[in-house]
Amino acid sequence: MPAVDIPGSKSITARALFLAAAADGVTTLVRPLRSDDTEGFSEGLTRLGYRVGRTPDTWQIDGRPQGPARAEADVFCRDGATTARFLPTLAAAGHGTYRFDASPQMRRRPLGPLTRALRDLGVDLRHGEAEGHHPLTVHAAGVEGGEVSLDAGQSSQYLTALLLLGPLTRTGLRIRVTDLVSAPYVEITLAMMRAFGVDVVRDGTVYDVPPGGYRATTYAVEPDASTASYFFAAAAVTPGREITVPGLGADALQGDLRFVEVLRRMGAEVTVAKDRTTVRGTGELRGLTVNMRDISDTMPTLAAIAPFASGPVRIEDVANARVKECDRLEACADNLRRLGVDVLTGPDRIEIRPGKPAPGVEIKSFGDHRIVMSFAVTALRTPGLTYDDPGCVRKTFPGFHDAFATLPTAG
Ligand SMILES: O=C(O)C1=C[C@@H](OP(=O)(O)O)[C@@H](O)[C@H](O)C1
Ligand SMILES: C=C(OP(=O)(O)O)C(=O)O
Repeated sequence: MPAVDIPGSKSITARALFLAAAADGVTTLVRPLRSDDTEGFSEGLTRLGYRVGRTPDTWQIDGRPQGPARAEADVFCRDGATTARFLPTLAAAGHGTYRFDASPQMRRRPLGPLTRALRDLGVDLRHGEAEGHHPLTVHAAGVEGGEVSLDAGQSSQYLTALLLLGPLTRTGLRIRVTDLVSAPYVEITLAMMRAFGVDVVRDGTVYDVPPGGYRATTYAVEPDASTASYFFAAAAVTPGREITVPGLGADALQGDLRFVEVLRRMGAEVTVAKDRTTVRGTGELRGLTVNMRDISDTMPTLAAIAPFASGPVRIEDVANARVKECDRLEACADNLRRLGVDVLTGPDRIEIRPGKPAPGVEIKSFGDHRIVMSFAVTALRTPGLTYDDPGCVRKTFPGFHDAFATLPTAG
């Protein structure tokens, strides 16, 4: 049973860093993700004055329930939306002046609903250029708490940021959510808050977060389920190839593991055990219509293998894929067209027709790690594909190309 070692989850590492920084005591993270996004998060914490000690396999964070040690700091959030949305929220609970900026693409990505909610809670937060975008400055003086309404229809990260903030407020938070995308990421947040000692009470779309802070702990980070999607897809497009990912099974926190259910519907053989998942290519890959609102990070993975399906692949309800590292609907369509594949996009959907991708094409990355990693799966059955920026995988998996070059062969 050929096993693939997948690096830690970006989402879990980012949350764990926030929780550890805010907790009372010293937290040890076991097997955190080491990539540009999480290095950026950790660097941001250091700039704010938190102590992050590192060995290759563990990170140790000295928690500061009172907030950042520095009274003033400049933080560059790179290209990571978790960093760009969670760190200003963490800083708001402290006391000082904290300036945040980010990459050109992260400056374009929205965060207005989050910054509006923070202002509604009394936080003095000012945008440096465009309203609702980086750069921004937080003049922090702690957060009292109270009730706030939030539209998380473009990003669940707004809700995660406010949930994480809740226990750091003086009286707790009640968050009324009017719309929500990527809902399984909120489940990760709630489960991890529980691991750090906080129980959120949810009644439909209303979340009650108690005050009282977090407790430090030792936390083991799961392998990244979005990263695993490229390896599962690689099995699904190759008859007889079997790939097992240990550490991601029925108990996993990450919704993106549900991508294997899409592969199962298409014809792959899928086994989800308690602590591992196996996908085996059967030679059959059917077209389908699938709603990916909950798991849109795996939309490019599916789009990239869709030409090999025996019928059309229709991916629906993924409007927010347009506000990620690039406009992923158009980036997938552009590359599929370069490969000579028939594709249509709508405001929130993409439809791909079966076809044999042309060899020798250069894939345009649009600066997006997921575009490169997704079309690496297409390349398994399409000779001579190259990338204009193969290195952009560093955002979540710097070692991707080496790992993918040593995939288990069909057995
Ligand atoms: O909370 C998180 O860790 C994430 C939530 C999702 O974003 P949206 O909620 O913006 O869709 C996902 O795409 C992103 O990669 C990570
Ligand atoms: C959308 C992504 O990242 P983020 O929103 O955290 O920058 C991603 O990793 O696919």
